[in-house]
Amino acid sequence: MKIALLGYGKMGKTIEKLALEKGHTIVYKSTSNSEEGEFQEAEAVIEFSSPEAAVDNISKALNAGIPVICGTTGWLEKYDEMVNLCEKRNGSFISASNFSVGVNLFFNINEYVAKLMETWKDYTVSVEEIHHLQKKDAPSGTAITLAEDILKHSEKERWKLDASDKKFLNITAKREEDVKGTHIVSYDSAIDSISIKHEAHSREGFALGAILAAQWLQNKKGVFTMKDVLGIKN
Ligand SMILES: NC(=O)c1ccc[n+]([C@@H]2O[C@H](COP(=O)([O-])OP(=O)(O)OC[C@H]3O[C@@H](n4cnc5c(N)ncnc54)[C@H](O)[C@@H]3O)[C@@H](O)[C@H]2O)c1
Ligand SMILES: O=C(O)C1=N[C@H](C(=O)O)CCC1
Repeated sequence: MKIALLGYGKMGKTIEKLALEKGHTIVYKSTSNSEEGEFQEAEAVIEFSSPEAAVDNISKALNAGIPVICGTTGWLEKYDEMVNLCEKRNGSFISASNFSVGVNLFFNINEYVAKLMETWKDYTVSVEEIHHLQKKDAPSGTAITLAEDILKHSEKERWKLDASDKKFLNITAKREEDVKGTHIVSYDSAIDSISIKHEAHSREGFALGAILAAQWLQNKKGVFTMKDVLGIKN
């Protein structure tokens, strides 16, 4: 597969290393705005840039008719716009807050636990995420996905960063040196605590998932999720 990497930072470099090992070719890489047509020969655009850059990059790739795999977080208020553009262009698009297989399994575990805990009102649910010091967005995209899945089975109004009011689902975001990505969902009562945790040991899981998604998306049209790629059912 001929891959264009829009965003060539920690993730772009990890994807490049693993993609080359798997026999793919990197035909283009960028660390700033690209011009229309610059990555035209690519069979897949893998986009891991910044919250400010993602929409422009995705739009350029969809307008160029190239399948897009987007891992950038922090831009989701424009997600529907990108879905509409994909449909208009008859394109191919996958965006995921987290591409690792482990986290996508964790998403299902989280939803299962949320359903189970729905009737046990003595427990208060909360989400904690820990990432490296360079991370631009908070809370993480993964924490937002976890929170939205919990909210489907909760009376809480919505999630909120550092919420003290019980009507909100509290998310705590911590920044520590070199943490690749840790997510903990906790249910606390006066008597005890139950928690589930996912901890990434490296960025390879995210990168392998993005490459897998790019391969899976070849010759498909439409907007898909990582659950489609992995064949995970709710
Ligand atoms: N979905 C996932 O599985 C997953 C996993 C890890 C990181 N991420 C997300 O991916 C994004 C990138 O993470 P990172 O750790 O590689 O960040 P990073 O800061 O190391 O790299 C980002 C790169 O994007 C470049 N960039 C900025 N503007 C650009 C533009 N207009 N076009 C192309 N490149 C541009 C920067 O120069 C930098 O090289 C973040 O939003 C992060 O939250 C998602
Ligand atoms: O390093 C990051 O930045 C990560 N971002 C994603 C998120 O916001 O959830 C996935 C984990 C790593």
